[in-house]
Amino acid sequence: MKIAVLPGDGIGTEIVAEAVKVLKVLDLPFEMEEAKVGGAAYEAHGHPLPESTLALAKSADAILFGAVGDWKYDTLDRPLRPEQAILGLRKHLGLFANFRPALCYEQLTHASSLKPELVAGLDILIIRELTGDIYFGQPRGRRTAVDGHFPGAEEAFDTMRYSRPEIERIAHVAFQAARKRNKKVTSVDKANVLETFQFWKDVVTEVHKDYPDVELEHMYVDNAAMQLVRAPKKFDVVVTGNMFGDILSDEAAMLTGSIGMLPSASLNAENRGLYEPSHGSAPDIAGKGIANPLATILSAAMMLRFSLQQPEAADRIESAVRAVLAAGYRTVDIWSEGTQKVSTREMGDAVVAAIAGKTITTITKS
Ligand SMILES: NC(=O)c1ccc[n+]([C@@H]2O[C@H](COP(=O)([O-])OP(=O)(O)OC[C@H]3O[C@@H](n4cnc5c(N)ncnc54)[C@H](O)[C@@H]3O)[C@@H](O)[C@H]2O)c1
Ligand SMILES: CC(C)[C@H](C(=O)O)[C@@H](O)C(=O)O
Ligand SMILES: [Mg+2]
Repeated sequence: MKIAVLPGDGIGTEIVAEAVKVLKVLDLPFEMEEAKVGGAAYEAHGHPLPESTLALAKSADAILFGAVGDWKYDTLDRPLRPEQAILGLRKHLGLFANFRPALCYEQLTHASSLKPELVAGLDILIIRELTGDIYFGQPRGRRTAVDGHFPGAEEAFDTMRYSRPEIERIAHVAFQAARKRNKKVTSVDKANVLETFQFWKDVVTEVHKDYPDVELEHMYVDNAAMQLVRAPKKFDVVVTGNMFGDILSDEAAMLTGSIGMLPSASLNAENRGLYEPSHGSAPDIAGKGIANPLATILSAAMMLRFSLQQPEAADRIESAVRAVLAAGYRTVDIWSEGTQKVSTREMGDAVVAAIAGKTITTITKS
């Protein structure tokens, strides 16, 4: 079994180093091979997703990914920008189903920007379609407008589109996931305005006929954004398109206490997957050693469960994360009065120690 390790840019290298440390202490029979991706690969090879990195990703049983991007690449031609690496991996590997579980750990109810009672016990699953929508629709580009409000003006355009099979397969994923949870799916759309999302709503409704035991509700994306901060615990599984899912999952991250707590799994039809935190390369804190590595460590746990058939090892990681939080360890993004501020590396070390069965010093004030 082989894991491709792609740390990427910014805090990507710092947080992936901690997840790798955690995987190593589990002493499982797989090898890890690292490659450059994003801005780091552009610097070394002139391309954000070099052939060699793509080949490694394709040959591996699973991919552990950090994050890509930095402001300094924002003026490059689009195909050379770091973000094209993650988009390219998703597309080349057919990773259409993105699972972003938003779980509020008991110890972090006070780290959320919402009132504790709104997020205590929160456990929702956002399922984001990941290879379609306006992200990948063609045509796109710049041109001179021939109509619209300003004919003759320079304009830019993208294409939002979804085909029936693309919607059907993500709807099946959502209903099947809901069957293993609280049997409720909220399909988020903008059917009141966009034809793409009227079609989305129609197809999801048709697929639902195969799952009479699962409740389906439809919700417009603007309302969903509001309901997520009004009463987040009313959701179970949320299924939506690529762009709405991107935005709503960052919003949901704050329900868990921090964007640094939200892991993700991106799977293809064969259950092969790429595992990464939902956040980005955080150039504002990169190199400071303060990033929260838990979203990446929890993504590694998802990798063990979904792609590497090691559910017990995944459980061990998740229990260790609970143990270090219970013991009061906090990176700065989740710190609150009475807990101990630790660095990225100290947080990783604490998870490793908890897995190894060493006693974690409790540093929470009583
Ligand atoms: N999948 C990916 O690789 C991915 C995802 C999102 C953004 N990006 C890229 O990352 C770059 C920065 O984008 P952004 O600033 O909009 O989003 P971001 O997610 O990188 O950061 C947003 C904010 O959250 C904080 N943050 C993020 N992760 C954190 C962590 N683990 N611990 C503590 N704080 C954390 C950052 O410091 C920042 O203030 C851009 O180039 C963007 O394109 C990449
Ligand atoms: C970096 C970017 C392409 C990416 C996305 O929009 O999908 C990111 O925001 C994410 O959520 O993984
Ligand atoms: Mg995003």
